Amino acid sequence: MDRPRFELRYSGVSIGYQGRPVLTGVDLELRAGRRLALVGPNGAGKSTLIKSMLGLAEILGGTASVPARADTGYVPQTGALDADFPVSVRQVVTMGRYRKLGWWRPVRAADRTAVAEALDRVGLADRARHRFGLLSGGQRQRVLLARAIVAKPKLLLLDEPFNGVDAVSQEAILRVLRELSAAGTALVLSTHDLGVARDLADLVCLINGRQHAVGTPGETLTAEALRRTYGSGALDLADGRMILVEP
Ligand SMILES: Nc1ncnc2c1ncn2[C@@H]1O[C@H](COP(=O)(O)OP(=O)(O)OP(=O)(O)O)[C@@H](O)[C@H]1O
Repeated sequence: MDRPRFELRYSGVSIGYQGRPVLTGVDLELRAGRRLALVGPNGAGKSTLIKSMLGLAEILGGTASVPARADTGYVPQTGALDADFPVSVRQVVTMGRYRKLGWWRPVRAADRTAVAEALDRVGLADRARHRFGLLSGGQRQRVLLARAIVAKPKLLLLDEPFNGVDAVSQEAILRVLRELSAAGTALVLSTHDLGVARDLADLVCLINGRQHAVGTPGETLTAEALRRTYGSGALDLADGRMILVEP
């Protein structure tokens, strides 16, 4: 039997919580191997859009097709996992195997191999026995990336993956994301960093309560579209460049 094709498609979608919309007018289509950046100010609805792809925020209108949860990896915002929790790096990454395979069965050799490969991929093979909470913020983020990719997802969601991450970890994460994308994994990441959006994404969605624009970085990361999305948070510099100032 043919495997179902990858599909991520939103058409006129409203998303919210307890029946109340916080993001409207979302029209998106993402193919296998493509990289989508969600850009917008604080409270714009970036996390909400990502959560809707996990079934954690309500689709209140329109139509949305998303891959199965078992085919979706998720890197939450840093801080979403309690750093004091006494678990090893290897245990955190092993958790990523259970969604696909079920928590009731024992860890097998194939799981151990996959965990070792995922840690190697993010450059932390030598930290497997270390306590997760004692790593640096950037290293923790790389462990969470390993946890998200250890079950080989078709879609990888990353919520502000570079927040509080040093340059070395950012480069390591970007390298892994490019490799995954080249191998066919679709990526969705939220970011405040227009440079990251421009360099990594092939599709950018500007949102702030509603979708303001979607298209290539060249089509969307324009002064006019950013001004529309960010309002007074977008400041023109005298030399023609623009900076974004969060309230
Ligand atoms: N669980 C929830 N229940 C009700 N409202 C929520 C919930 N989570 C988020 N919101 C609201 O939805 C809106 C969008 O929030 P969201 O976290 O998606 O924005 P964001 O663009 O990711 O912001 P940031 O850049 O600050 O992370 C905000 O007004 C927020 O208060």
